[in-house]
Amino acid sequence: MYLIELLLAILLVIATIIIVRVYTSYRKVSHIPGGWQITSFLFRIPIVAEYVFINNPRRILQLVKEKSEKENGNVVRVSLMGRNIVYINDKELLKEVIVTKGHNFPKHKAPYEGFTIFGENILTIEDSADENLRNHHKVCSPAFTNQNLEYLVDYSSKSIGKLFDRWQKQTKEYTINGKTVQGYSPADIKNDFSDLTLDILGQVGFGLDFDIFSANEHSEGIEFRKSLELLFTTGVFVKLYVGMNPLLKWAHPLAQQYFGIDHALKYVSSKLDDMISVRKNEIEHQFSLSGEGSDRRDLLSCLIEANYLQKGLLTDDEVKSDAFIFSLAGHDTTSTTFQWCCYELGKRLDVQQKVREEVNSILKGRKPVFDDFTEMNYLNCVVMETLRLHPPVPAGFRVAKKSTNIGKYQIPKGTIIALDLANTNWNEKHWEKPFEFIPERFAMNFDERQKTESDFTWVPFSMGNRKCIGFKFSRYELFTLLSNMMQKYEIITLNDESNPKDRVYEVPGPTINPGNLRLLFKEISN
Ligand code: HEM
Repeated sequence: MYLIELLLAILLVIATIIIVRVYTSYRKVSHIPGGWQITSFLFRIPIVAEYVFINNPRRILQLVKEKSEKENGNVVRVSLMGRNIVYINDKELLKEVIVTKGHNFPKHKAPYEGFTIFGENILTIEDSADENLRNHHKVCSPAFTNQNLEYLVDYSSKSIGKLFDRWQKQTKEYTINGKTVQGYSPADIKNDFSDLTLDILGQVGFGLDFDIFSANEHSEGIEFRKSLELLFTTGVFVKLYVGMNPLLKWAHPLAQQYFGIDHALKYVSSKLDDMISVRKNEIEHQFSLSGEGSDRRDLLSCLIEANYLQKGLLTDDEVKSDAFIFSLAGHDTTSTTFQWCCYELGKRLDVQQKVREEVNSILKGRKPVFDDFTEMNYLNCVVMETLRLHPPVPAGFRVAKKSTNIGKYQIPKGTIIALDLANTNWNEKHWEKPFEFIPERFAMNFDERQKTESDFTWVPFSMGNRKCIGFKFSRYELFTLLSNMMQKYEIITLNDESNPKDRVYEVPGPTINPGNLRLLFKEISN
């Protein structure tokens, strides 16, 4: 009996401490409109909730409408267990957090820590003024020169050609609006596009053939790719939920073993070590012979070469971690965007026809090349509108290093700031009819569009000195994939969205994918 009373007393003390902690934390930000934890499923579990920041932007939008609309709707607070996140979706406030008062808002460690599988890297360094971040940028930036983008454009055309070959073998007859057409409807478009961007990543990222479109099931490329995929998905989540959770940390090695992450980690790590060492030797040899670098144009070789030229600013481990981040950040985002783009074009055949006419008038049947990018005005408007309406990365996270005013609100030290990229892209103050797909809202002129890309209203790649380093890479990749697609297939979205059961929906996750998407790729007869 005495024991039960003692236990109850202990529980009461713990509950009181938690309540006091939560209340004290909430009091500091109660002047900011908002509400309690609103995200779904796992996120309601208190221990887990603290470490989860992958939010559903539609839920945030709902909260903005409910709680913050009369206050202008620029800022909304979400209070977790003892922590507060303030979401901002307005261009002026974003500028304050990212630029003018950026020194007070380093990246918030927790949500990025899952990406430190191979150690700290360009994405995860917190302080933007950190000398080390500058070193990462100096070494990584040369991987995104025009020469490399030319290589990307050429290879992306080859890669989508391989996907088309695969589809062609499975071409069938379909009946659309009473007419019989030849085409292909993938069972899971996510898989097909993921194969496509991974194939491009293998070659352009690592100079490796991942053998995705060949029948060789047991090649080295396949093993490397499968291990990478495991690390991208399960590996990141296990690190985030188990490895970083103070209560579950002890189980991290077990979880890694259980999911095969330790094996994948060792494999990718030793493969990257080998590649780095071989290429370093190659580059040193080449320089000693000719004073010039190697002909390899993949991102990894470019990183190694830039690091060699800059006298080893980064360690081999840092180069390895950056290469891993490029592959992680650069493949799912682009594949997701391409899915959304096809979805929108498949619903709007008039828009699609306009893109096709532009592509045909510029390319006249040939493959796209690097220089075509700036000529393809309408195609680029379509890509920009896709990224505005369906930003694959909905938010970035910062933390207030000290108490700072943002707009009219005082943000206490320790508050997490979410750069609400999705809701900035959907902000009615920035965009008319923000939830409609209207590519014409972007200027048909390259320079004018560039102005929009830098005015903080269109932010799918974030902004400032932590803006996505791969933004040009993905834009050139998407331009190449789409112009090839327009020459070969007409896209038809098969979902009947008047039927709620057949609607395409957003699947929240590290990137926001379309769920239940059914597309038909109808062959264009010449
Ligand atoms: C449609 C495609 C893409 C989108 C929408 C996208 C979006 C973003 C966003 C929003 C950020 C900022 C994240 C934050 O602050 O938390 C970011 C950062 C980053 N992205 Fe991308 N990305 C894309 C493609 C790529 C590609 C192709 C690469 C590399 C090949 C890449 C590499 C990176 C890296 C290294 C960072 C960290 C930069 C830093 O913190 O300084 N991304 N990306």
